[in-house]
Amino acid sequence: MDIKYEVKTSDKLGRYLVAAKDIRAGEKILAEQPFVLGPSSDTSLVCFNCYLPLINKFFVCKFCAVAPICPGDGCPEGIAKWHVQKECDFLRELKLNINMSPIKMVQNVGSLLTLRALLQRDNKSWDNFMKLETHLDQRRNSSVWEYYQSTVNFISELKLLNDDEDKNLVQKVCAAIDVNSFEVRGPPIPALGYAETLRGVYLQAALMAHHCTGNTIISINDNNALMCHASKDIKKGEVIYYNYTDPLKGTALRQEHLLMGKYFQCTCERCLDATELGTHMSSALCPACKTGFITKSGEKWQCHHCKEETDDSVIGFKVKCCQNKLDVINKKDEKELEEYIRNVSLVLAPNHYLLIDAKQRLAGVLRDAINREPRPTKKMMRRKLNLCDELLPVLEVLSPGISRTKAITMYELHLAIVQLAKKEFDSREITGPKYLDELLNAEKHLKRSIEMLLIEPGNSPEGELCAKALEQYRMLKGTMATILDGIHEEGKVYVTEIDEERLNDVD
Ligand SMILES: C[S@@+](CC[C@H](N)C(=O)[O-])C[C@H]1O[C@@H](n2cnc3c(N)ncnc32)[C@H](O)[C@@H]1O
Repeated sequence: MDIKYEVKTSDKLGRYLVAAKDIRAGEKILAEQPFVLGPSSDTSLVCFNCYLPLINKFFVCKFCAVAPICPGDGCPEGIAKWHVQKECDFLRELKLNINMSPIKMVQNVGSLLTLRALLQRDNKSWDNFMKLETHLDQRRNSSVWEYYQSTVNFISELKLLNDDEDKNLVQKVCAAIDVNSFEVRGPPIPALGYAETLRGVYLQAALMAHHCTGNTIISINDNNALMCHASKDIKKGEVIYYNYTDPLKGTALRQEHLLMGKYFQCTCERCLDATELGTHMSSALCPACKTGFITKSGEKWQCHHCKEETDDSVIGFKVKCCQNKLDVINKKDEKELEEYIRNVSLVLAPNHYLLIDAKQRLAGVLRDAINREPRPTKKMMRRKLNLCDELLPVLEVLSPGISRTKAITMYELHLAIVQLAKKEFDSREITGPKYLDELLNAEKHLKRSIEMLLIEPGNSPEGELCAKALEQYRMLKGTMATILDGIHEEGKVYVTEIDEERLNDVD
């Protein structure tokens, strides 16, 4: 087998993966099935078999008479089923021995994943699961320990564990899940489209260390198999990193997430750089000179331009106000988002994570409006185009190489360019060659987007976008060929205005 990585250990990272050979961007590094998968601890009620939400009513598995499952015709065909024989047998025994009721199980659905993990104690991979980092000592006596006490109590009622088993085993399993699991999209809810978020533990992928820009991209298909690809070239011996956090959050928020959930302080280049690799994602505008960006150092913020210092409390308060405002505005409303961006741009740096968040949402609102309205305006298209143009350089720095968000943004950028150019051409604002020029530009973004989306599983939303992008590409080529024919027929000298090399691409 072609093993691309090896496991190493260090005092700082614990176990981690390094490249056993040179790996190219886009190359698959590993693929695996989950050791255990289930709803998160704060889940609402879901079907034990297929993870669709059970909203108004549910049936009970007719074999064990305990597990809540989909009502009516049962779980839809074609999606993975997870109420396996072993679990069904275990629950049936409980029904017979302690008269376990379905309601008890419903009340403890947040403990299902832990129960599923504990039912795997005879699995050959159990020891590897138990070797995962848990940070149990840091969790002991903390609020999270307290939080999982209800799971400990529930499991002890099931008489699943022997007296001689580690009395903290349940807490340890909860910790192993918290520290090592990946978010998994549940099956799409018919008519609503969105899905529950599940958690899955993948024993090899869990060993990847964290880095805030990472060098891999993870995708999980609807059979819940995980695939890890290199997002950029990785040289033999280099650490294979996965970004545990949201790259579009500022350093303070990413650090808080890592410290609270993964119990370590990240010391990557981005975290150590107050400008966040020059993006100024957490910077504010200097209240003194109003042009420079100020970044935090200790308890003070200093302007990179006029060197003026401002107290942390002053900037902290401003950022909090901007955050609070974003929390309450209607994020589906174009005008409210525009007003927010206008006002907050007077206080924070243009790429501050709050502005990036608002700009991404606005681009989405405009996309929906352009698709929905019979006569979308050029102003809307231009605004969407500018927003994508603004977002891309930031994404390029924060998620170098292959990135899902970048692929989607490039797809949207291409669409805005095509739609705007068509409208301008139809209203004779631009000539045929200029139109062709715009389409060639759009094609460049579309091609790059497709290259990145090709690694996505076909049945995921991103895989579906990839299929749509390929169809767009085919149509774009057709349009470009037609325009070129028109230009040739008119016998105009236009062609000479266009870069010869790019024209060759058209055929
Ligand atoms: C998902 S586990 C990774 C596997 C783990 N190293 C092991 O041996 O089981 C996450 C844990 O690895 C360690 N870790 C990962 N990335 C790190 C980093 N960049 N700096 C410090 N510790 C890190 C932390 O202990 C973290 O809680």
